[in-house]
Amino acid sequence: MPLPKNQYGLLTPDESKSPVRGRRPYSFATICATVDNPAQKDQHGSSSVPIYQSATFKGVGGQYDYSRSGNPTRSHLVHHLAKMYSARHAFAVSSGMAALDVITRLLKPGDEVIAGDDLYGGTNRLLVYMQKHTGIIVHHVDTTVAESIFPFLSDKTAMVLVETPTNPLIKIADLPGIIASVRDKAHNAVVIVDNTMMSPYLQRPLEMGADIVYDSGTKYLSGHHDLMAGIIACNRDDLAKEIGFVINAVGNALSPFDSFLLLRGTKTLAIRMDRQQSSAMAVAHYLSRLGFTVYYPGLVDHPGRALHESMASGPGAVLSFVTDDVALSERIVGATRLWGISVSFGAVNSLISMPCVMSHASIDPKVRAARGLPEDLIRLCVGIEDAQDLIDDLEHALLEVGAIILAPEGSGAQYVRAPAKLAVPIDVPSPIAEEKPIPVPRLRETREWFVSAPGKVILFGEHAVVHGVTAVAASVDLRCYGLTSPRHDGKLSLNLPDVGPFYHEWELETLPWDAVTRVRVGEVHPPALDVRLVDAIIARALPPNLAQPENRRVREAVIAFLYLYMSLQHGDDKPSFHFAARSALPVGAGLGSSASYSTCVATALLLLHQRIVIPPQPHSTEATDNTPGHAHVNRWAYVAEKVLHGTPSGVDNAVAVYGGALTFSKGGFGRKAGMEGIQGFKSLKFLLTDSRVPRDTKSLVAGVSRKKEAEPEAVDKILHAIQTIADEAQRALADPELPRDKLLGVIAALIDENHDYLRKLGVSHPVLEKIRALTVDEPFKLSTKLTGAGGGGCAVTLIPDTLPDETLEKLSDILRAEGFLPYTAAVGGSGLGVLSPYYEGNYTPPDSERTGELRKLFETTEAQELAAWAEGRGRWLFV
Ligand SMILES: Nc1ncnc2c1ncn2[C@@H]1O[C@H](COP(=O)(O)OP(=O)(O)OP(=O)(O)O)[C@@H](O)[C@H]1O
Ligand SMILES: C[C@@](O)(CCO)CC(=O)[O-]
Repeated sequence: MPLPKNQYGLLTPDESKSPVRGRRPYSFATICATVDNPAQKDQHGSSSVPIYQSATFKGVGGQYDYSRSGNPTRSHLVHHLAKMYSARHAFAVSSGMAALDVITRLLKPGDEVIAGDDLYGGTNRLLVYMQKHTGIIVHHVDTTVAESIFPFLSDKTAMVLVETPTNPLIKIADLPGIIASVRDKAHNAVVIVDNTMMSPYLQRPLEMGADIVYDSGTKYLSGHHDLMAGIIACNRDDLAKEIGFVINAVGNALSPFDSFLLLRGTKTLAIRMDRQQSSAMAVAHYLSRLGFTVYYPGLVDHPGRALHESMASGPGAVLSFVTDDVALSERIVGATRLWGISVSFGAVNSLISMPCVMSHASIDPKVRAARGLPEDLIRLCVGIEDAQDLIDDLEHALLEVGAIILAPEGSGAQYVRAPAKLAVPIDVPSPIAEEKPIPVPRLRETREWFVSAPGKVILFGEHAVVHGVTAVAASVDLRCYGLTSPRHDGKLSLNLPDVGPFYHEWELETLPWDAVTRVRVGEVHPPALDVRLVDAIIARALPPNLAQPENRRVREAVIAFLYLYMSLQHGDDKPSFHFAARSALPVGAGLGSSASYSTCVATALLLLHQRIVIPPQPHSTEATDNTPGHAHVNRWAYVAEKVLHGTPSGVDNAVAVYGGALTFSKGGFGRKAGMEGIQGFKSLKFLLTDSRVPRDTKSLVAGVSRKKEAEPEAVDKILHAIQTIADEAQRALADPELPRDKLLGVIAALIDENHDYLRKLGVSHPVLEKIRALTVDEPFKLSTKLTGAGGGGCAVTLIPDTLPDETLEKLSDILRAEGFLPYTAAVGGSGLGVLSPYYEGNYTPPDSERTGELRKLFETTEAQELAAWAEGRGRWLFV
């Protein structure tokens, strides 16, 4: 018999006493927010229920004697919960599983239990244990198909355990239907409902006739993931008596402090749930529009939607979706930043998880498969953050791992789900014959493009970052520049004065096109380099003199350029143009010259192949439409870095593209893949000292990998230690309370420590030790470490604010006298820049008499003058 709603709700003023009109009963949100127990008034009238943090109570015959049996804070809580659940009795225990444990103690050997087949993993684990140890019999059925329980209903059935919506497949069970058939066919059975997914705000099964409802209070009721609790609610006095007995006997009632916290959480349940639910709806629509199969009862195509709406007042805030690829799902989960990877749900923070490897891992994989639980399922538990931020973060992750791609032009959508074959790394290039480039009608690009990108200084985590440790890095105000000039003779030419001299022209048709696997518009480059193309470029496109070892720098720069040019080519047009790169950065010195070169090449080629556009923004110097474009550039700069570096971590190109200061991780050491901006970095002052000892990053990185293979334990220890250093640095930089002198002290100490570990990794060099020794000496007492790949290259010294200019000058003189090249560098400036093509006079009009003028000046200006000269060319759009 359904009970009237809110039987135990707040008293509503008596209609007859109202001079005007009667008042309607208070709604749920009001009940949540109003903790009021007329039978238990506080002696001081406190507005918040106090914590009676006492195990015992004095006196004889009082209401309380021992907190296991009763506690005033807990009494307030359960009184409040009873109102929320429309229940005569409510109990609070130490966790949701403790609640189920209490309930299952009502069972006797031989009793039969019917339970759902898409249950929370912990519920399943307890039932398996009980089957073994207490002799109960469990039948798992699909409770979302009401008829499936009929064959198992009999007088031996003691319990029917239902969850709706199910977790994580979000299937819907017909509670009133199940209750009616249990009443009809299993007279001794009680119907138990796990209501955690909905909370009493959205669904109150006791009102539908269920016997017992339990809830993990850890989830929505508490809402903040700062406590564990389980709630049991029922109307039957006999059941309540037994439940109360068990709780007292086993001693798992909720502690006073947790009762207080939970009571506090319940007050905001309605408002939290409203927000979480509306954001969940937005996320579900977003994923569904992209083409993913989404499980959420708020979507019109959810098969159980009407049934759910008949029982509950909202779809909740948990949804799941599949990608059809376990590895891809894992990458998506790892690539989000705002969504915390965690089991559980219901908190104000959004969470993402893969149930099969997390919350449901305790279910045997075979059983999971038999129950139709997809291994690639991703569960999203939506919190109260801004919905658009959540969607943006998800979108970044989906793009980053290649789960979505740019939608075809004219489709009206920005992105669509990537075809299945794109979602897996393609190691074997597909045969040319299968290539069907999308013909994109376009005019030939005849503009000159002038682009630039900064170098970087790594403060913590170089080398270790390649193996998954977090790096802390920032841009430096030394840049690489790239200029494209149109040609009309079917040729491609390249000029690299700073690593050459090198100039070469190719007849476009003679490039090894038969070896290329083009990356179509909207697709992403597979994780591995196309070795066939690299080999073909080396064998058939490089001028013979580049084979000589002393031309290594040029050779790699040319291969990277041709590799990108050919992979990006699409449609019928092969743009004919000249490209020149200039560096104001020392090349091969650890300041990320390869990443800034890669970024310039990627940007220029993406513009020429018309894969990114610079929208007209006459009043802004910020390239506001930068997010997808810059992510695109970053991905291709990373491809070029792979040609130059072998196995780059991606930190250098990330800094070159996005600029500023950031932490970067590929994922590992308990940290998620991704990057995060650091605010406080820009105020730090550094001295960079170029040792002028040349080295190359590729072989140094390879050396560390060899060491890791040879001495895995020792290197692993070092990597862990460097991760701790990066974490401490990140914490210190983000701490607004930390006084400036303390911050500099922490950073200085971490610099020394990090250098020590780099030395142990074998990437220091006597010149770097010498620079360190000179800077640490009296009167300087400064902290210095190698930066970048080491083995020569640059050292970075932290300059405290208090160091007088004369002292710094003195140090610079000493370093210069030793043959080193010191310079102070501003850090944290702009990333990728493009000279705006939209300003009159800034730009060479195509094929005008000025053509060639810019190119000539660009290629001949002195490296030290480049920055000022480039600045004077017009208005730069920066990230
Ligand atoms: N201006 C440029 N023109 C052509 N190629 C360049 C230019 N700048 C850098 N490169 C390419 O990048 C390579 C330098 O990369 P390397 O990784 O060894 O040094 P780095 O990037 O300066 O240092 P680190 O990677 O330690 O920060 C050069 O060998 C060359 O192939
Ligand atoms: C040595 C290294 O960590 C930094 C090079 O600037 C390599 C990389 O991260 O790719």
